[in-house]
Amino acid sequence: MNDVTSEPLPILPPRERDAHKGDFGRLIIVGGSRGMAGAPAMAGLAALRSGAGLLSIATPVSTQPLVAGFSPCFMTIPLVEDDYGLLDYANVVDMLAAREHFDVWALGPGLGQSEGVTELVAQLYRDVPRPMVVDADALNAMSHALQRNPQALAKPAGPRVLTPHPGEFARLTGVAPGGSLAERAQAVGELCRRDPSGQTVVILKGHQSLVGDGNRYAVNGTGNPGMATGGSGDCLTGVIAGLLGQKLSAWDAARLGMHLHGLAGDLAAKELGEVSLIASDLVGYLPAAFQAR
Ligand SMILES: NC(=O)C1=CN([C@@H]2O[C@H](COP(=O)(O)OP(=O)(O)OC[C@H]3O[C@@H](n4cnc5c(N)ncnc54)[C@H](O)[C@@H]3O)[C@@H](O)[C@H]2O)[C@@H](O)CC1
Ligand SMILES: Nc1ncnc2c1ncn2[C@@H]1O[C@H](COP(=O)(O)OP(=O)(O)O)[C@@H](O)[C@H]1O
Ligand SMILES: [Mg+2]
Repeated sequence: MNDVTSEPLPILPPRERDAHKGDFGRLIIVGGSRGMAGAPAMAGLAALRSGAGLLSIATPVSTQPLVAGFSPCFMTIPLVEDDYGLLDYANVVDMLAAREHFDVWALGPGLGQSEGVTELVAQLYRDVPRPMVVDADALNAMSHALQRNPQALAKPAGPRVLTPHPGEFARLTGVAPGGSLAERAQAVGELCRRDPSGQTVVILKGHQSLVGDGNRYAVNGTGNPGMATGGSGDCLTGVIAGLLGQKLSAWDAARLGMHLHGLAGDLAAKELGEVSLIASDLVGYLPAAFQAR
């Protein structure tokens, strides 16, 4: 199977002297819940370090101040929550009203699981006409949505990049973790083809992460087991969203995002001299990973 670099990786164009932040994407991350404020924050830091122009994080009211505290660059949007700090149905209308305002959406990091989350995610997935990264609890929400409506992944209003780890992939597809590269590629292709409009790209994460779009496949050659730590996947979500904001296609943003994310992990491991690292180290090495090698 080809490496993600077999097909030339996209090069981000030089920035015009008169560039402004609107040129590099207005991103929104929908994530966070009580006890999981870090996930959307790590995704947000990774998105900004990947070049995003503007970033808002929509998160339940009780989590909003915690998320905002991670970076002065974060703008935050409060979401109505239920008694457990999880999203309420009430958010669906407001968030759908925002569907034209943001250039790129990323759903799921730390979002938690509830009826309100499933309802919100399923409608945003279907109706937002912009590129969207779907990760973590948004993938779990789509697993629940598929039980009610087997067409929940079909014909979204815009390009989708799904980023399941093997556990989330198993919930979405029933395909257990493990299997050969070819078996995993086949299962990824089948998941992509649940969307006959051909707008869905899937990254199956872990050792030998692979990306597919239903016709093409590629395996990622960067990364290391030091990245097997909470928050690494949240970072990848932010990197891909940041690249989508700079007008890369879903396929190219996925390939370049995987490559750079793993490269940052390799730089961090090398610098720290140890395989195990924490996700905040990984975020710190993203700018270095973006330097032309
Ligand atoms: N600091 C934070 O706020 C963090 C929040 N997180 C959030 O926590 C929520 C739950 O996500 P988690 O992924 O932690 O929990 P999940 O329960 O969704 O997945 C963990 C399970 O998936 C399976 N799995 C994962 N990777 C695998 C692999 N490579 N091979 C085989 N099995 C594998 C294992 O059974 C593992 O126990 C998400 O919303 C996520 O964004 C996590 O990202 C961790 C950090
Ligand atoms: N052994 C490994 N080798 C290379 N990359 C890994 C390894 N383990 C995990 N990763 C990477 O780290 C990230 C883990 O994602 P995920 O499990 O969603 O983390 P979290 O949800 O805790 O942020 C993925 O991008 C995965 O490819
Ligand atoms: Mg994850």
